Amino acid sequence: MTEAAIRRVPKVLLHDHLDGGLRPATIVELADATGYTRLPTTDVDKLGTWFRGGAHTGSLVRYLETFSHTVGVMQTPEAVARVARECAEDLAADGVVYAEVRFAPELHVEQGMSLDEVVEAALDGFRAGSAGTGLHVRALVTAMRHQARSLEIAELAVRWREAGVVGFDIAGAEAGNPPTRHLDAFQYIQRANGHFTIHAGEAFGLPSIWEALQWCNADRLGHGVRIVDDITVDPDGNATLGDLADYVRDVRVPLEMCPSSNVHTGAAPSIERHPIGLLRRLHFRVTVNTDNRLMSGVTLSSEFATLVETFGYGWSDIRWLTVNAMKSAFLPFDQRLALINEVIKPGFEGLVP
Ligand SMILES: O=c1[nH]cnc2c1ncn2[C@@H]1O[C@H](CO)[C@@H](O)[C@H]1O
Ligand SMILES: [Zn+2]
Repeated sequence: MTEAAIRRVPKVLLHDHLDGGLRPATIVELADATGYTRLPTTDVDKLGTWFRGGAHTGSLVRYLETFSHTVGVMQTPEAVARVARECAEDLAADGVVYAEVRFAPELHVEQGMSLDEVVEAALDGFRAGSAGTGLHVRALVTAMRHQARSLEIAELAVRWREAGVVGFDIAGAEAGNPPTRHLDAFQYIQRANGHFTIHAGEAFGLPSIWEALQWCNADRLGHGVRIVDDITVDPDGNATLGDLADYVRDVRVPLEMCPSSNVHTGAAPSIERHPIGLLRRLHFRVTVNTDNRLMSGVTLSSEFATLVETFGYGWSDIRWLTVNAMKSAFLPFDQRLALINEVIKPGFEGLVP
């Protein structure tokens, strides 16, 4: 089960940030083209290393600081469309067959783009990059949790839903910015019969997960790793779940887990001790994701290869995780089913008994 072999099976990605997945060479070229002068270096290799080094700090707040440069070069429709096109190309080359890629439109308006223009440019890029490949891409629009534009961004998500936006999210520094600050935005999405996920239980614990689910009614959790704080495991390996952990497992709340990113932001101490091991064993609705391919230096295939190495996962585990992700996608039911039966299951034929 090499990384190259994993690249060839169909995979599904639910949690990937557009502004966390740029090619270093593109950042340098866009900085030049758009007059952005604040890059730490214009040497492509050194820049890639700088992003990974800056991200692996054990602090979400410091991890997020590196985004000022990627967002800094994504301030024109051409730049956003190019990054989105390359994102789709890179995911297709990695064997991803369905992806939901997220970005925060409010971060891309510094040079006068409107929120709608940002979304339009990203969707154009996704379409161009996925054309002729086996990849289907949809967008999630994110509101920044420390800002106050979430209702406006929720309205934007609904306005663009026929064109490829399938959901809404909040991201950014979690501590001090609880999900209930944005309750009106989540209620707006619900009244419009839309879908949303919330970054919760990454840098802050159970109260954040509880609010995301029981006050805001999130369809999925971004990360959700701290749900393990509500699970006790005795020396024989028997697990006892608290009420919230029971709820998350019982109603099959999808967990968008991003193992490497969690180690880099300090949400998990190491891959070996990452909660995904326990949560997968207890049959939570676990999915595997990249979060930020640039900052964490990963692809979806490399992330699976890491899990194979660390937890001894086999093809049946990868297929289970992939089917979990497809079931949890914000795509209409008939399209999810078609991808599972016509693309994912046949793609694992001969590998899984
Ligand atoms: O792991 C994460 N936790 C919280 N916020 C994040 C994470 N990764 C990226 N972003 C934030 O989401 C914005 C829109 O894509 C990024 O600009 C970054 O600030
Ligand atoms: Zn994220």
